[in-house]
This record gives sequence, structure tokens and C-alpha cells, in this order.
Amino acid sequence: MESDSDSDGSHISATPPRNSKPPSPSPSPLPSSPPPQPLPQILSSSHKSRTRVKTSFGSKKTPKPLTKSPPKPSQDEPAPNLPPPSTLPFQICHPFVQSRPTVPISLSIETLPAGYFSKSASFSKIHRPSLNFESTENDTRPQISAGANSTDHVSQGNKPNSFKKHPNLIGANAPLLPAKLRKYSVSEGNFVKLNMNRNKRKFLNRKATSKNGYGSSGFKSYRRSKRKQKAERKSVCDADLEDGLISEIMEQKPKRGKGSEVIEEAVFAVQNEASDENLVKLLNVMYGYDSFRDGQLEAIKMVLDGKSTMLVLPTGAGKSLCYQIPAMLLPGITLVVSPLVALMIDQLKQLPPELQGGLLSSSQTSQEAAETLRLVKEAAIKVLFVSPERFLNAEFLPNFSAISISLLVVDEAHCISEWSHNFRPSYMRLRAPLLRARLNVQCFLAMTATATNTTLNAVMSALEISSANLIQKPHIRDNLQLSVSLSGNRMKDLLSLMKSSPFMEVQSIIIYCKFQSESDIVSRYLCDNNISSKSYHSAIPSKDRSQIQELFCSNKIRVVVATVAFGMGLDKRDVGAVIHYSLPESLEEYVQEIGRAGRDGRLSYCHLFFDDTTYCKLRSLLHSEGVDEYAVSKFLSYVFSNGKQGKICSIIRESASREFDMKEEVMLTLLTQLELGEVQYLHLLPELNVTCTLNFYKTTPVLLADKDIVVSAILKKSETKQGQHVFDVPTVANSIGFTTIDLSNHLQSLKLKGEITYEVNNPAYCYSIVKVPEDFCFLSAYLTRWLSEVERLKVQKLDAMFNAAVSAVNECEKMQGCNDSQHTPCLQRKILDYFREDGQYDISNQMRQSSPFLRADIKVFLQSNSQAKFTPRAVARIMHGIPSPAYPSTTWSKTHFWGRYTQIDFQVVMEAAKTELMNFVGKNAL
Ligand SMILES: Nc1ncnc2c1ncn2[C@@H]1O[C@H](COP(=O)(O)OP(=O)(O)OP(=O)(O)O)[C@@H](O)[C@H]1O
Repeated sequence: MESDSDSDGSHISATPPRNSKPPSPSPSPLPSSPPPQPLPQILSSSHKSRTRVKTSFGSKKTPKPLTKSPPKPSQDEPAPNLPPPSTLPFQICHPFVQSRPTVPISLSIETLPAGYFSKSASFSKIHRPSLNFESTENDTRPQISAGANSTDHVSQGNKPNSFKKHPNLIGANAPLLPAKLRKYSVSEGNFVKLNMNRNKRKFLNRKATSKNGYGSSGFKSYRRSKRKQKAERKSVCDADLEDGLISEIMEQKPKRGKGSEVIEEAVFAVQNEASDENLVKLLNVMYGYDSFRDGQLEAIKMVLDGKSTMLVLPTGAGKSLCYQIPAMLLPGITLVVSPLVALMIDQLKQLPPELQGGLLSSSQTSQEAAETLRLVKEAAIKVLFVSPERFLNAEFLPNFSAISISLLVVDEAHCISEWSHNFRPSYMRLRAPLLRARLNVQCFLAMTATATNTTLNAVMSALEISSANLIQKPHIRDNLQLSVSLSGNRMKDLLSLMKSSPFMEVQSIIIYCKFQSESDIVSRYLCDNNISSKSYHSAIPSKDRSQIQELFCSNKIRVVVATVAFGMGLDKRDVGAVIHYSLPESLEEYVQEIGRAGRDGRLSYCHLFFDDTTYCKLRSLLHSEGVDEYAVSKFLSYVFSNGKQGKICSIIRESASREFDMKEEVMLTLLTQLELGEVQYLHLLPELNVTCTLNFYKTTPVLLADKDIVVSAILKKSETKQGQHVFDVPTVANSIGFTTIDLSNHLQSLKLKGEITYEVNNPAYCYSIVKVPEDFCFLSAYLTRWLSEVERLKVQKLDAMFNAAVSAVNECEKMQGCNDSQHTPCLQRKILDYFREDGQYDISNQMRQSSPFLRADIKVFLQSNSQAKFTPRAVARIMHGIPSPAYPSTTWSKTHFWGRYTQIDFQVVMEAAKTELMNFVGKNAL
């Protein structure tokens, strides 16, 4: 495997500088680290607000109800903040703390001394390599990015191509066919019509009013609406999409022109003989590039050979091309599984015009999905993007029985592995035997930029990819200059960094923050100090977000201060610097985010700030998803409580989350594991609002029930509240052997006939039981172990990130090209070691192992909250200041023990809590 670690920084001088003018002769030195500042308030409730789907109430055409229309049922009052008395293992019999208890004087306040991590570093002189200024902005610049190793390139000479913007591409920077070919090429390309029905934005059948046939306003609004779909990376999955996302995605066949003949010839030549020369020719006529980047040709040839392949290339190295070219050549369709709809949309719009694409995601309506499937069946779509949630479900599969799938691509393949930084339960569906059996697909291409060896092994074993078919290139491009500094005052240090060379000369900069509030504060601070910037995160209205991204891409905004929401799918080639204001949660995340810089191959700067307070805070937060065996077993009993095989069951997300003190995502992870683990216990059904409130209008309920089986069941199974019938959708469906979808359709038809109106609320996970577990204890122990392991690994990943930063600052001997705060070689080496050696990587943690006051404080806390019930984890969360569904910060942050022990390892606090709880319960029992 190639290694970046041998580089000593000298290679960087071969790259033209980002700033076209030479650096100012004397970079202004930065001040030494001032004393630490408190972090801004960073904890926020993870609760999603309850959605309420209104189907017909309030419509003007609604006929008058038979009975006087009662007032709308009020939304459920939020449940009390504490779980019911019998639900927690430790009961403490004392008055509860609803009003502030008289807490004895605090026993201790544990804080790490400032400068806990010795030797503070300064980034005052960021090393600037000697640069060759001969190349100018307009040169065909040496791409030292992914294809750093130029010997691996298959080239047809390096004539510069005059790239023109694709008429239908949304991406601001995607290079396109050279001018000479563009004039022959398709005029309408792979325009993806993206209708936002719910937002009433329709571009279908738009009359051509401009050269490209779409009308400039239509195209502009299309671009705008596309950009709206950037969403928070961690939180966005199909179900999380903002309202009115994708309603329709369709293709228009490109008009055939002389350019398409040239491409057809090139395709034909490769189909005859997949030689390097023919493939380069195809690359050239399709994309206008002269040579493949490192790893691309190898991957394409492997896939064309029918070999399942694991491809690990750095971000921005050009992985997409590795399935796009095969998709042009292979007879069947190419399915691309992608974790985020926003990513799918980006990839869809970046398909070359000759390649027709489509998208299926669970946020589409059934009509939209049907339209896409129709196009697939007509072979009008060559590349189909699908979300893993949609994938392999009972509704999806039958559509593919008669369709030949030549290639299945798993994008962000690390999501398959629970050992990755971004495990997604829905990716557990991606198993070779299942895919072969259900879709008859034989060839897989798994792609990622960030995978440790353990993760790679997990992915390759899931997709049965032979180790001989692993293509792996260094994780970081050589054109990224990495610097790091321990900061006592990040805000001030950031300002100094921004005002010093080279950052002051860089055109486009992304500053990554961990929290939304932090991003707002930092952006405001920069603006107040004459550095204009914009804050970007998912709480900013989508219209504004789109605008910020658009302005950033067109270089009208220089600095964006963003959470992780910014960047996924962003293919701005000339981002010159990425600054981490907050420590990333893993080296994977760090690598992914610095990969936003220098996609054009030019030298780019990445600076990382770190400090012990942020590290401790992040480490605490990583424990917010952990669960105890007690909670898991309670959850399992509930899941199978009314359990007969085949029965449709539901779990109302919000109330169950409080009841089990488990985040909604954790409940979904458990349910997915019960579906996709070794034994299939249940079958997940689409999520649904399960509580229905119904009014009858035309016909009296009893008369209607005589003719209608559904109405008859509703009358039997509903409660009448103020003249309205309230019922649980799965209960009614079960009673007449309907599916929930059938029942919903039936209600809809009654509504259209004017017989009823109804409203549904309470979003719930729905499933049918396949098998009731024989041994609940065994299963809950197994699931808890599994979740704990995932939790432990996340913490280890943060430790590894922190240790890499600490050791660069404190241990680097500055021998091999590192100097001042510039640590490219040693950070590259750390990253390489981490990805390669995995388990043996240094992941010792820097947390304090205990405090003499910990147990005494817990004891006081328990005494003063004696009516409440706690698990050890609940106590530890409070001591770490982590809110949870049953112990929200609104109530519990009022205790002055809240967050007092963030610097002590969570497990240690939990152990202490366990001991104290035992003592407490023991004493009470006496
Ligand atoms: N052979 C090539 N020569 C020049 N540019 C290329 C080549 N291959 C791909 N590119 C360009 O590199 C950019 C990044 O490509 P792409 O989006 O496929 O990267 P990626 O590896 O998927 O990145 P990420 O991991 O961030 O999604 C695109 O603008 C693409 O057009």
C-alpha cells in the first residue's frame, strides 16, 4: 500500500500556491495562547417535535359533520419528565426534586487545571513550503490530488482542455466536455427534473425558452431547489428530509447529436476491447479529462471484468467516475446505494449527460416512485440511486424481478460496519448472499474514503469481496498542508490565524464547528472583526442555506462557518482552507472534512484547533446514546408484548423514547438489528402516524358500518371522545387482516367520497412479528453488549483523534518537515497508522480516572432527589451534563451536579453511581 507517511513536505513545493500573489514577506505572528474561555452552551435537546399530519380538517370543502364538530383534540401533554415509578430498577423513597431540593453544600468542584495538557503550541508560523509560482491559475495545473502518483496515470498527453459548464449540471464546478465536443454534444443532457410537489414547484413540461431548452428561470429555480436539499449529515436520512423535498425526478432523453456519436463510438470501442487506450479515449470524450487519476482505471477495469471491488480513494479523488464509466458500458442498470438523499441528488446531477439517472427514496410519494420505476423498466434509466431504507423491502423487490442489474455500488460503504465512524443500521441490509438471491446481482463496487482495516474487513466480508480486489490509495491527498495547535482561547486564536499568512490570502475557507450555536457565535465574531463570513447549519432556513452555498460556490462569500451540515456532496474545487474550530469526533471525520479543501489539486491549508474542555465535552456527548441491559430488556418485552406472529405492531416514537429513556435512533437501531441480525425476529414496516381521530359526515356510522368492514372495525376498536372516534391504526388493521397501507388507502377513499374526515398523529415505528424470541435474557444481553461495543468504539475514535493532535503538538520532534504548528508529515503518519493498524493504534484516553469527591457527590445527589428513580447510567449522564429523553436538561440542568464530572471517565462515574445506588437501596430496604 502506498504511504503518505514518507512524505517530508518537500513534495508540496511542487504544487502551485493557492494565492496567485506571493505571500507577504513577514506573516504576522500570532499571540501566544491566552487563558481558556468557557465554551458556549452546547447541549441541545435531541427531541424531534411531534409531527401532526392533517389530512382534511379545516378544508373549505369539508361537509358539515353529523354531530356538532367538537374542538380539535389537544396535543398530548408532554409526559412527566421521569419514568413511571415501577419502570426503573432503583427506587428511592424520598420526596422528589420537582421543586429544587435543599441540596447540601456542594462537596467538590472538579475541574482540570488550565493547561492540563502541557506544552502549548502556537501556530504563529505556519510553514510555507517554497512554492513554484510558474503555474498560473489558468494553467493545466499538476493534479497532485488523488492521482498524486503520476506514474499511475494513463495519459494521452496533457493538452489543456477548455472545460465548459454543462448546460444541465447544477454543480457549479464540474468540468465538462471540452468545447470541441460540447458543440456536437447533446443539447439537453441528463437534466433531472426535480419537482417539489409539496412546495408546489413544478418544472415538468416547462416550455423551452432558452438555448438549453429549459428556460433560464426554470433552470435557476431548479438549481435553487436542488441546493435546498443539503441537510445535516448525521441526522439526515430519508425520513428526516425537510418538507417538500423530492417529489419527482425524471429524465429527458438527450437529443442525439454528433457528439453522442463520438461517445457511442468510444463506448463501442471499449466494449470491443477494454484497453487502457480505449478507456482513456472514452474518459476524454465523456468528461474532457486527459488521464485517469490514481486507482480509477484499475477499479473500472476490475468492475468491467465482473469482479466485485473494494475501492478506497480519498475524498475528491473521483470515485464517482469509477461507476459512471462502467454504467455506460454494462448492459444492465447500475444501482447505487447511498446513505443520504442530499448526496444522491448531488451524484445524480453530476452524471454526464449521456448517462440517464433516476432516484428512489422513501421521501418520494408512491406516484413519484412509480414514475421512476416505469423509466427503469423502459430501460430509460441506466443509473438508479436508492436509499438503503428503500432497498430490499417487500415493495421494492418485485419491481426488479425482470430487470437486469449489472452492478451494485455501495457508496460510503464504511456505513456497513458498526466499527466505522458512521454506522447506519439500514446498511445492514447490504449482504452479498441476500443481494444475490433477491436481485440476482453478481458484481459489487464498494466505495469509501475513510475506512480502517477493521471496517474494510467488515465491508469486504459483507459483500464477499476478495482481498485481491482491494484498491486502496492514501487517505489524504498530498496537496493538503496540515497544521494543529492547542488553543487556550479558540476565538482569539482563530482570528489571529485568519489574519495571518497563508490564511489571509486564501479565497475560500470553511470553518467547521461542532454546534450550531458555536457556528453562529464564531461567524458573528469574525464579522465583528472585519472578516465577513456566514454561518451555516441545519437550523438556518433552507432558503438561506441554499443561498449561502450558492454564494460560496460562486466566490461571493469567502468564509463559511459551518457544522457538519456543510460539505457533503459539495464539489467546490477551489476551497483553499479548512479550519477545524472544534475537534472532529474521529480521524475519519477529520479526513473527510479536510477533503473538502484542494479538490483542484492545488496546495491548500487545513488547521485544527483543540483543547481539553472541548474534548471532554464531546466525550461526554458520545455517551448519550448508550443504553443499559435493563432498558434493552424492557424495550424487548414491549416490542413482543402483544406478539403473535404476523401481527402488525407499533411503537410510538416520542412516548416510547421517554418510557425507555432511549433515543429514537437507538430504538430504530435495535429494531433493525432484530430484523437483520442472525435471526429475523421482526419485519420493519414503513413508519406511520398511528393514532387516528375520525369524524363521520354523510352517512351515520352504524349504517356505514353495515356496508363497510373497515368502518365496522373502527366502531369496535375506537374510543369516542367528544363525538370523534379515536383509534390505533395497527389495531384496526390487525382486526380485519388488513395491512396498514390498505387501511390508509381505504380511509382515503372514504374521505374522497365525503363520508369521513380524519387526522393522524403520533409517528411510530411499525413492524410485524416474525418470531418471538425464546430467551429474552440472552437476547437483551447480546444486544446490550453490541450497543456498548459500538459506544466504546466511538469514544475510542475520539480519543484517537485527540491523541493525534496532542502528540503532534507535544511529541513531534520536528525532524521530518514539521515545523511550528505545521505537522503535515507527522499527522499523515498518525492517520496512516490509525487506518492501517487499527486495534494497535494508541488510543489511551486522557480522562482523569477518578475524583475523591465523586462518590460523596453522588450520594448527596441521590439523597436530594430521593423520590426519583435512577439507573447508574442516568446518574452518570447527569454528572456529565448529558440530557436524555427521561432526564431532559430543562429539569435536570437545575441541579448543581449537572455536568460537574465531565472530566472523569463516564464508565468510572457509572460504576460509582452503581455502588452508591446499591448502598442507597440497601439502606432503604432495611
Ligand atoms: N480523471 C480525472 N481527472 C480530473 N478530474 C477528475 C477526474 N476524475 C474525477 N475528477 C473530478 O474530481 C472531482 C471529484 O470527483 P468525485 O465527486 O467523484 O469525488 P469523490 O471521490 O466521489 O469525492 P467524495 O468522497 O467527496 O464524494 C469531480 O469534480 C470530478 O469531475
